[in-house]
Amino acid sequence: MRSSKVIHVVSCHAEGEVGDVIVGGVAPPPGDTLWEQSRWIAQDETLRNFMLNEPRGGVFRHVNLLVPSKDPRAQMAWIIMEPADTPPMSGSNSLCVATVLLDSGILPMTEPVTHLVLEAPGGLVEITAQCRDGKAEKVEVRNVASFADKIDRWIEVEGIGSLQVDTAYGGDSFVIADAQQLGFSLHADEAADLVTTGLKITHAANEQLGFTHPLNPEWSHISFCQIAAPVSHESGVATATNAVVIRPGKIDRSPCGTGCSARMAVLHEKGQLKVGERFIGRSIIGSTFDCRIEGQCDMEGRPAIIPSLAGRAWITGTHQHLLDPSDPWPEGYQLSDTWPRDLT
Ligand SMILES: O=C(O)[C@H]1NCC[C@@H]1O
Repeated sequence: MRSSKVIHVVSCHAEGEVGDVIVGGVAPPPGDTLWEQSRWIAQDETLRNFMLNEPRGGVFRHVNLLVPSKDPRAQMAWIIMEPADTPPMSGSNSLCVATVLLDSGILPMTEPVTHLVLEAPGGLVEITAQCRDGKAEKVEVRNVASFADKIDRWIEVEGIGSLQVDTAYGGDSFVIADAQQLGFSLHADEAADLVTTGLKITHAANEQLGFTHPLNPEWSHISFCQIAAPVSHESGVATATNAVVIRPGKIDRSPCGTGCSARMAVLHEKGQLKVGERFIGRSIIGSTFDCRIEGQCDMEGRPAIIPSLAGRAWITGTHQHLLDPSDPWPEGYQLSDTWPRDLT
């Protein structure tokens, strides 16, 4: 056996969504800030292609690269690689990273509760992990500032017609559409149709509404479409199922932490969820994130919230990815039979 690289991975999923973690074998990329380092990974593409493309990856996969933190308040930083983007923040991936850091002993675990500060490219997040017998059983993430952008706006969507949507940021950027209006009940057997519809809505929202983060103009597109069921109340707690469509074409198996944060920002803006109130997000496979509006802040003159999300993650294995120097596809390949063509 021979290899020109050895990338050590602890594989993980959070409430159903894969979030593998590179724990060794990759040097930190250049950049003065974590955001700059994440832009380097996005533009260079070598690591993204090696890890995400076939034959090592697939469109279902997200990969997180651990790097030393730039901010002295954080114990560790990480760069998130998703199939279409290298985003500022991710809920399910932050749960996987915190779980791998604690369960594999990279950072010390204190039972029954471990507190961490982690640095995502989009900002610091505070972790509170409930730990027992060497396992982080439930992880809460205090997310970056989240805000509603455009409320109750009409867009024209190919094959659908006029559709009323909201846009919001919850660590990543969303267009949020009503599942009932679109005729979806958000059952797992609708997954393929949800993807087709969600990609069209994301495409239309990017063309007709757009998005630019007020503090980071480099994040200037809408990443995801969240097809969201109306809020109901279970034992007095606001609850809603969602299907978040991830480009180039898959559904988040988790309830999507950045999506729940964006939804809470919209609900807060509409006066339907107050500071201190809980929101339970449910995914298409029935997994849940227990979320809350922790506080309010100001985002360049517009109201924003500080959301939290809590869920569970499990390590599924370890892997060492190798590259034989004679392999003619060092960056792998994507084919549209399993890797949909991106409409946006
Ligand atoms: O939980 C989240 O925020 C994410 N899950 C996969 C795509 C999003 O980043």
